[in-house]
Amino acid sequence: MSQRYYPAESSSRGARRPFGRAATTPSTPSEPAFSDSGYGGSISEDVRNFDLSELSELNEDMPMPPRISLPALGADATDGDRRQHQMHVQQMHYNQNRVALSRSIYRTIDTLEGLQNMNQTWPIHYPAVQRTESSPMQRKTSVTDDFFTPDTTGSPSRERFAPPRRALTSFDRQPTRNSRSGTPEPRLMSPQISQEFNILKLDLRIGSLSQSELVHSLEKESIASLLDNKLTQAIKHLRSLRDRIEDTASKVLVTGDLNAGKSTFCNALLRKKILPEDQQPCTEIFCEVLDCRINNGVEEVHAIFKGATYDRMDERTFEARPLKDLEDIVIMVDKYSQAKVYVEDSRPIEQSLLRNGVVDIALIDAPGLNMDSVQTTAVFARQEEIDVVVFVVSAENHFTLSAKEFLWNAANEKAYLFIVVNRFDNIRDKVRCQRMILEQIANISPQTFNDSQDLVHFVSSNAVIDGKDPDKSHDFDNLENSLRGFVLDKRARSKLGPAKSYLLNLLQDIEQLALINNNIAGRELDSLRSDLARLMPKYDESVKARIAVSDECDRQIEDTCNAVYRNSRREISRTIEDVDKAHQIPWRGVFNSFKFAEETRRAMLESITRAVVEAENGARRSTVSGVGAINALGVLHLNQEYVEKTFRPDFMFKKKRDALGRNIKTQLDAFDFFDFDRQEKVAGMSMSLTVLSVAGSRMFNISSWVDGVVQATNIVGIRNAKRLIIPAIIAGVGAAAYWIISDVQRAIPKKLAKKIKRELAEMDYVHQNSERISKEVRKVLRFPAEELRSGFQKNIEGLKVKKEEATKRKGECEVAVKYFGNLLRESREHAGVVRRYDLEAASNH
Ligand SMILES: Nc1nc2c(ncn2[C@@H]2O[C@H](COP(=O)(O)OP(=O)(O)OP(=O)(O)O)[C@@H](O)[C@H]2O)c(=O)[nH]1
Repeated sequence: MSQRYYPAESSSRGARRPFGRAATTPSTPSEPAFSDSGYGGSISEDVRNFDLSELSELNEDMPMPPRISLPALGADATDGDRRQHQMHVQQMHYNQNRVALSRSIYRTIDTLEGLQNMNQTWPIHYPAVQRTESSPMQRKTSVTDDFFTPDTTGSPSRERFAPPRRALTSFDRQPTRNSRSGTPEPRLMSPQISQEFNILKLDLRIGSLSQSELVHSLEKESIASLLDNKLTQAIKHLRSLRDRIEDTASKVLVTGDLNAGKSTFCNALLRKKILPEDQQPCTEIFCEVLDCRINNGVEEVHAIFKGATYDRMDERTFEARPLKDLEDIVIMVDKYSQAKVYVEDSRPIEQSLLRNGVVDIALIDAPGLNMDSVQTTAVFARQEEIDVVVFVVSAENHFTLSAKEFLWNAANEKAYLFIVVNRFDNIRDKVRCQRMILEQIANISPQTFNDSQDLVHFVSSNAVIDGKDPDKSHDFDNLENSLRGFVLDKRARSKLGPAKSYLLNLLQDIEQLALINNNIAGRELDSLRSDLARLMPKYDESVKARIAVSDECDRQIEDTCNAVYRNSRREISRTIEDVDKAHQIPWRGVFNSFKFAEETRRAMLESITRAVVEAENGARRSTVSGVGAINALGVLHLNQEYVEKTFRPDFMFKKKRDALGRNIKTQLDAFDFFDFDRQEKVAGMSMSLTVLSVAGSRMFNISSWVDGVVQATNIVGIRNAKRLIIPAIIAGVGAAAYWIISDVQRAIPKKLAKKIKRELAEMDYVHQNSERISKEVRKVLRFPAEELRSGFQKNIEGLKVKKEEATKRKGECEVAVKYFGNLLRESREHAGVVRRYDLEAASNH
């Protein structure tokens, strides 16, 4: 009857297509109904081909694709028609939600990848947040609060940072597992899901440091890198959620004590003896029963080799064997890890469990629980693909220790738990048995006990296939309907619920990150702008000041050196000029005249040296004040950045003066004792003195002596000459000797001074020394001047670097402000869209 709405073939395909496409895309009969991923045939391709530009439509207040209404049922519709109709409506809503969630997942992955890229260029700030014990959905503000002050502009970037709060999902409003009030939906609040409320929370617990302490002790880059890992994990998780919601299959794990009748129960559900049943425990590996259409319609067993990852297309991973071999396979625990059992369920789709036209159910028959297998089965039950756990317990044995342990764990971890009390036919006092078992269930899983009407069933599985006892079959039909409803009705929430809540929490985290980073980037941008406004004129001023100060230094050096040169020259010249007056050597008679001459010479040179030293001292004083003036300029313009070097004036003029002094080689000679120039002036033109003068001047030269005599004879006549010559000679010699001797004391200083002056003039002594002194001064003054210049240079370069860095950072902040502002808007709006996905509607129809 239901074929009126969904022809058998297209209905199953319709279940795997995004809503709306099934109606527009004609299905091809030859198209494989299932992909290799088991049930496959998902909407993944359609969603992957989804054009991102379509996202704009999600921004509208229309979270779901337009709904298609099914034609109303006629008055002649049977119960079966109505049930089938209801299932199709559920499936339709389920598909709408599934497609919408898939789109949201892709959109969020895109957002996270963008965030990762941003994190590379602008390391994302991570808030040091802690949750309060009392309110796990609220984050506490902490040290980052100071970034946020009341906004007067109203711009999103200046929003006051409110304590981050988690989005209110439909689950948020539910009471906790142990809560007694409100509509209980505790099975959806598994610890794993609630942990995911902190999706982007970094695990920073190291040693005794708290998270907020660590956030501050870690480098921004380290946080960014940790966050990057977290984003990668979130993207990975989103992809697995997407795979999960796109998987149309639902897996039911059937487990329980050894020999409780699990295999018999599975066979009863299939209405076929597929799995081996035995008095002895026999199932030792997990057997998954699937519709054989997945396996191209071939009924067979794929015994998966131990350690291999099953791939239906790769025969190296399994051994294909006929169904009849299953009996042997289930005990070959050393060779096989699992068996995939492909069977034909030829019942009409409203009766079939594996192929019911709405959802594809796979039954997994687990090995019986014992102390060894309880952990393995618990791990298996935790797998994401397991939507429902059916626990089979023997009415005769009740719950063993292993059973209780498993149920305690499963009740905590699994969303849906279904308990089948089997072998009820063997119980005589059925009421007492029911009461006792329900009491035990109340202790083990209060939630299952609360819903025991739907979740706990007392049946006899072995009576179902032969159908001899209609009462027992009826009980089993009830169980089957409950189980089917349980799987189908709750599937939206079991599959889509986690994706929705994960998305909401993730979007909430993204929103918080966007808000915080938008604020921080905005504040940083403001501060950079004011930094730049301060830096620019400071930089220009510094450049100008450097030129002015450099000129000032040059002028200072030049003035000081010129003054030093002039002063030195004046000082030394004056001393040399008066050098003959400088000596104070006492005259100790003609016989000590040589010693007198020597001491006089030394005294004269010493007085010149003293003058040079005096000039140097004057230069030192000028240098000290020059250095002081330059240092003052440095302190004035560079403040702390200018470091004054200690100046030691006594270190100046150490070497060159001595070298120059050694160059004065003034030596004594005989002429230094006589001043003939003066004798000529005093004696006039008298003959005798002339003769004496001539004779005196030539007295050390014999040929000149003879010439002098001949000359004198010519003048006075030979006769007179003969008479006068002797006394004249005697008188002349005497006078000359007397004069010479009496003039030595005066002649020596005069001659020496003259000689020294001449020598110094030849050496250009005055200029040389003045030049040397002023050069030394220039050299000394250049040092602080260079220091000052390099200080300025450093200062300017520092300002330039700061300016460039601030400009670059400003650009980055502008990008960040825009990016996080958009991200904030987008994540809020997207969270609103996701929040409006009404998963409840799918199950309430
Ligand atoms: N009387 C009665 N016997 C049952 C019922 N269900 C199963 N049995 C029998 O119980 C025995 C064990 O059944 P199985 O289905 O092999 O039990 P199992 O839990 O799969 O066993 P293992 O997987 O080996 O632990 C078989 O002989 C079944 O015929 C039932 O409802 N009533």
